[in-house]
Amino acid sequence: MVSVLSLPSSSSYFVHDRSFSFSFFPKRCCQNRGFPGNSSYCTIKCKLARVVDSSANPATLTKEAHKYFDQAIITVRSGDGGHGTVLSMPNQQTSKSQGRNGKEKEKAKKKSLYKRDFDGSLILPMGGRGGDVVIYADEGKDSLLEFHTKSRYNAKRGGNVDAMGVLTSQLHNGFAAPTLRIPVPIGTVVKRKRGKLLADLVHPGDEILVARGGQGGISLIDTPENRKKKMMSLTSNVMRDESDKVLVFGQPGEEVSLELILRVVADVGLVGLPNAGKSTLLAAITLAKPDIADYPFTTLIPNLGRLDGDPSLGAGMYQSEATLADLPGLIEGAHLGKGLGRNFLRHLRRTRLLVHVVDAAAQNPVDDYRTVREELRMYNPNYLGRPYVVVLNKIDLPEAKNRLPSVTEEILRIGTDDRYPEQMGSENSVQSSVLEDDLATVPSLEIPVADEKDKEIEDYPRPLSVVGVSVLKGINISLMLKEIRAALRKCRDSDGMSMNSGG
Ligand SMILES: Nc1nc2c(ncn2[C@@H]2O[C@H](COP(=O)(O)OP(=O)(O)OP(=O)(O)O)[C@@H](O)[C@H]2O)c(=O)[nH]1
Repeated sequence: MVSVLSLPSSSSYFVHDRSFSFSFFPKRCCQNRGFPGNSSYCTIKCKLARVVDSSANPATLTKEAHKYFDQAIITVRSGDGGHGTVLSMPNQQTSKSQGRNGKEKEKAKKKSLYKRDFDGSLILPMGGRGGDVVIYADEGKDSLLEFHTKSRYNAKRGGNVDAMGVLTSQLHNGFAAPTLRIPVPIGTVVKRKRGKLLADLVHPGDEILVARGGQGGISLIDTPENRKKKMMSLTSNVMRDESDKVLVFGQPGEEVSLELILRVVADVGLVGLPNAGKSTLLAAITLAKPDIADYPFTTLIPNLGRLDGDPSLGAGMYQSEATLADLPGLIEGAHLGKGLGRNFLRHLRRTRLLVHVVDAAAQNPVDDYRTVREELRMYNPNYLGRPYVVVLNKIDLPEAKNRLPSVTEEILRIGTDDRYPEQMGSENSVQSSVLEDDLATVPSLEIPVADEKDKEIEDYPRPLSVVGVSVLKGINISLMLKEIRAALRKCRDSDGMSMNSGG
């Protein structure tokens, strides 16, 4: 960009930024050059330097990972096609004079057997295809942070036809460039930047072709005028006029800007106020090793852990049963962006069961529970329709233990006996709710929430169970696991039912 500034000519100016280039004509110089120099102002032209985007700074990324881990914009470019070439027919005399005895003649004859199509026309080599760009879900990835440090991905171009300008039987196509495969975490939604949804990569290995490589150029035969007629009957690829040369160049690859949005994929979402003990719970029942500390917001990005199968179901069923996600603590106003904001609330969308973790030793555990329910309702009332279990934590502390019966009773009173409206977390409802606010462009996926906004938390179903535990001291862990597994089984049973009834 070029800006024009007017400055008093008597002053001295220092330009510290090396990216500035400017021309400065003092008053006398202006007059010598025939410029209207009677003005006491001179014109400085300077190029403005591009402002460096501090968000791409790796130091900022590490410090504020929670702002960047689940959303990124990248630009990908598929490879250009390799070029074909313009070939001339070899000099027949040379090949005739090659061998004197029969064997050599035979060899020369074989060499002159060019590749031909079924109709006898010559098959000429093509430039290699440019590399495609594919984005795929990889179990080894857990965040989109790396796409903030590297946001541009280019696939390789296809190889050119490697020829010395003469047609021989040994000519090959240019090499096809490999597909550029970009791994992203499971649960990544791929969209065109400010555009339509391309894919929701929910399962390991799910992939989407986001940019197709350019086609390679074709090769042409350059024929001398006197032989043109004969050649025309031989091949359809004979060059006829200058504009055909365009076909020799490979097609350019395509460039697209994409938005990647990560939605954690988990069967169970742990929710609660900061410090309630969610990370401790995750560490107690899975092999996950989340950060645990006695201050709020230790969890900055969701931690995932896998829950082993239910041993009571026999050896066949004793395998990994469900994934749990420990989400950063919610506070009052989280749906408006307070605390770590509303970004985290969207990670609940793929869960089928919620576990409310409440610090039973806190000043008012029932109020804390209500606060979290209210935040969920304000963000997305559908969340209150999901089956849930309440875990009253820290009952190793006397203040929690003493009030356990009364708190349990109070919590069980909040809500109705209705069936869970979300069909106990059916696959379809979870899948569709994943995308609702990102995919405003896909009307069929929108969920009608207008009526839900008028409801209170009392108008939604009660918890499936309330259980008092101490995840730190290992009190009642097996009882809690039993309740979580029973709730998960109910979700699965109703998935089966809804699938059967849906045909
Ligand atoms: N006494 C007692 N302390 C516990 C128990 N469970 C967790 N804590 C303590 O509570 C504090 C907070 O635990 P975390 O697991 O980090 O809590 P969190 O809910 O994940 O917190 P955020 O990351 O802020 O959302 C830690 O000091 C834990 O040791 C428990 O059963 N009893």
